[in-house]
Amino acid sequence: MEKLLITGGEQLKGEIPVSGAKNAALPIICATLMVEGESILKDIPQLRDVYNLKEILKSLGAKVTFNNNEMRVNPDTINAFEAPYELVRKLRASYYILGALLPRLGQVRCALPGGCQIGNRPIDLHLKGFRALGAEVYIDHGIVEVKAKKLQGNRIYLDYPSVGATINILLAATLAEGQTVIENAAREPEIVDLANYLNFAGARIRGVGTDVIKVEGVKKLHGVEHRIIPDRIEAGTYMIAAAITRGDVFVRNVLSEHLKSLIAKMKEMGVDIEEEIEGVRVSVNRPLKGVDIKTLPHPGFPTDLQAQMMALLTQVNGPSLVIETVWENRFMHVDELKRMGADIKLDGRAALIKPAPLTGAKVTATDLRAGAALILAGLAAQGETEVSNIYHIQRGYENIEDKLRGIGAKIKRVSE
Ligand SMILES: CC(=O)N[C@H]1[C@@H](OP(=O)(O)OP(=O)(O)OC[C@H]2O[C@@H](n3ccc(=O)[nH]c3=O)[C@H](O)[C@@H]2O)O[C@H](CO)[C@@H](O)[C@@H]1O
Ligand SMILES: C=C(OP(=O)(O)O)C(=O)O
Repeated sequence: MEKLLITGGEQLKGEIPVSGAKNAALPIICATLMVEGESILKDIPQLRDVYNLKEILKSLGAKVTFNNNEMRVNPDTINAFEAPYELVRKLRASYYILGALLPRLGQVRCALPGGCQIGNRPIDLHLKGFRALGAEVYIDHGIVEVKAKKLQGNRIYLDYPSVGATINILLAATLAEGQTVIENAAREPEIVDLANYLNFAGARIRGVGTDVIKVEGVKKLHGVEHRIIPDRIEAGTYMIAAAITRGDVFVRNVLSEHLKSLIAKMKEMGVDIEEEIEGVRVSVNRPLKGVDIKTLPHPGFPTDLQAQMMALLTQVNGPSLVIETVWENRFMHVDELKRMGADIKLDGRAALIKPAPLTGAKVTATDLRAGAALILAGLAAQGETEVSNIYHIQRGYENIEDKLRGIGAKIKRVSE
């Protein structure tokens, strides 16, 4: 088992690059299964989730290569309609093969997926969408089976703007007959990136990025080349790393329009942020103050940055209140931050954070972003922090320790 050792107290300075977005790459890799011929995807991050998804595609019979952040997929040789449980349980996004393969094969089976244990993660809205398009859905012994002789477009209202449900329905609707309208759709930038890929490939999708998505079904798609958008959550994590160490860092390859809510909150705290075309410069030139945060679907404050922001809020002047509205169990980092000296009180979905000095400790990454928060806390803590269970972090951050070392962090990966 590997762990990370961090010696805190270094002010981070310099430039740090951001990789392609995990949560855009994963659905787009699945969408390549819908096209005829080869797709070439650029800026695919080298992550555990991506490697596992690549194996799922290969197990279905697709031809896949992945070198130097470029993935090539040719699905013309697909000869299976069921993804293996052992791989599916390792990542959330594996269930996008349902929406991608249903119109192509008329039948697809997939185990209930894995992903971070941050709450009860139902898929009722995905299934409601498939049924509305005319599919039959069965769940038996933990396997979801979706069948349809023909998919027919429909009007689908999502009770919650679920990212995953919006994506799965969008995928299936792209090759359905007639028009589909998804109302109360999620507006995350990763969905826009997916729709851009599909539209280049011949789909007819309008309205992505708003809460009403309209899809005119097409008969077939063709392989194209596509570059994945930068990972806004990785970028936000490095922006917070700059602030928590009172550093001065240029975070390269950032679309700052994807991070408006984080930038507004960091500015409210007193952090200096300059938005440039290639990225954002983050520096701290005055004492920082506490702020209140409520996580919400995009364009609200992202739940995937809540844990990292909480680490920063332990290191400012004055109290802060964080309310998590998206996931009911996304405060697992709190106990670990407390081991490091943080003063945090939890009440249901609210966390009250008061400033307190952090000291290095042995802590466990309970999920992906909790792990990132512990690295950030370690960078600001006095002494050495040891983060275990780092496989969670490797699901979502490409070369995080090399990148942080590049801006002066004392961090290394060691085997236990
Ligand atoms: C691979 C990926 O992109 N993961 C992201 C995606 O997860 P994911 O797509 O799983 O998140 P959703 O937007 O679907 O879930 C948000 C909320 O909707 C609920 N819900 C969801 C589906 C459903 O059928 N029924 C239902 O009730 C969930 O329990 C949760 O409370 O968006 C989340 C919210 O921004 C992020 O934290 C995850 O990083
Ligand atoms: C929760 C996350 O991922 P997943 O949905 O893949 O578990 C995340 O990226 O923060």
